[in-house]
Amino acid sequence: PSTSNGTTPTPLTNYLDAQYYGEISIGSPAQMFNVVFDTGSANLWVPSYNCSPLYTACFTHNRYDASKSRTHIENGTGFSIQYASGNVRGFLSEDVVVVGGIPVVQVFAEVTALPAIPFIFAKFDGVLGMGYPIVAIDGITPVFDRIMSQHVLKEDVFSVYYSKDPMHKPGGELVLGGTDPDYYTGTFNYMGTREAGKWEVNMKGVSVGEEMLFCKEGCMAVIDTGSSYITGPASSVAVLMKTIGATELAEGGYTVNCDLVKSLPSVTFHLGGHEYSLTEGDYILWQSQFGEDICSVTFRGLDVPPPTGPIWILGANFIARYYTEFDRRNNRIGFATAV
Ligand SMILES: COCCCC[C@@](O)(c1ccccc1-c1ccccc1)[C@@H]1CCCN(C(=O)[C@H]2C[C@@H](N)[C@@H](O)C2)C1
Repeated sequence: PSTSNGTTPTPLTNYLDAQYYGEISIGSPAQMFNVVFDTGSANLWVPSYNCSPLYTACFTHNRYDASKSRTHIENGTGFSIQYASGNVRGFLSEDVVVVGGIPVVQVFAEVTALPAIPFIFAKFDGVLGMGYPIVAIDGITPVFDRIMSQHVLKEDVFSVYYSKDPMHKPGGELVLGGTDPDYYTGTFNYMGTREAGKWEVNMKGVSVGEEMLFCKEGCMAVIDTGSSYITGPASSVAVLMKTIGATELAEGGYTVNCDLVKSLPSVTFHLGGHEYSLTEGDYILWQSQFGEDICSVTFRGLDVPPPTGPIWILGANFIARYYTEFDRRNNRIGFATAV
């Protein structure tokens, strides 16, 4: 449905509640790509047609072919971006990118080195960073900034809906320029971003059940649409897992006995004077594998070194419960209860 503010919402696909991505096009004629809209980074990259055959992950994804686009503009500057999983390298190109029906001439990276781990597991092709310009590699103006400077949006905001029920609803939706009342109830509660330039807010504490256990003196929380789960300082998450009776798996994940799930406490994040609770339905991923039920906990320990850390990262499982509006005009984030 096209909204009144001149943009069309981008439907998102939900893969196992762990990967949410939507379609954009690059080039003329349009070359289609699935990208994660990631508030934790600010660059756009897709695999390149010139990706070295050494990188299997390039060949299981859509690749941008500059020679097939009549609006391609040569650049060639080197590019490398670092994620928690390792880095991704390539070179810069410029072309027409269409997001939510809005065309922009955009500098982006053609990736020629895409590590098999974790990208062979990616159902999407690339990443479209929705972060602030200050975090953009090579000082490239991010896509959303280019869209804002066209003055086509009713408001300089974007909103994200992540569904947990893809059987009955789309996997999610990105709206540029507003919000979609179909996917939230009640009003938005807003909080200022801690420093203009990052989608992060001050958090006043994290409680389990009725007891405030973590971040008692306050800490930082990043609202990150590009993270699947919630991460917190490893020591805090370890205590949290012990409190709910979870056991740690080899690769850092946690599971609980499925019989105990219904009695698990809620975990509450105190943000901007309001409490945002997750119940076991929000933070337990119940999967049946080979006839047996595995109940994994969608919290992970992650120690981000100072000065950025220690920090909590609220990812897809939080956003699935709280519809999120990212407001660049007022440097604030708004939450409403998702439906
Ligand atoms: C909601 O959809 C989430 C998409 C999945 C993200 C992810 O789970 C993933 C899984 C499989 C294959 C590739 C990637 C992936 C890897 C890098 C970039 C984008 C996606 C990431 C795994 C590594 C840690 N992590 C981040 O650092 C993320 C943190 C975030 N801000 C990004 O910048 C990188 C999340």
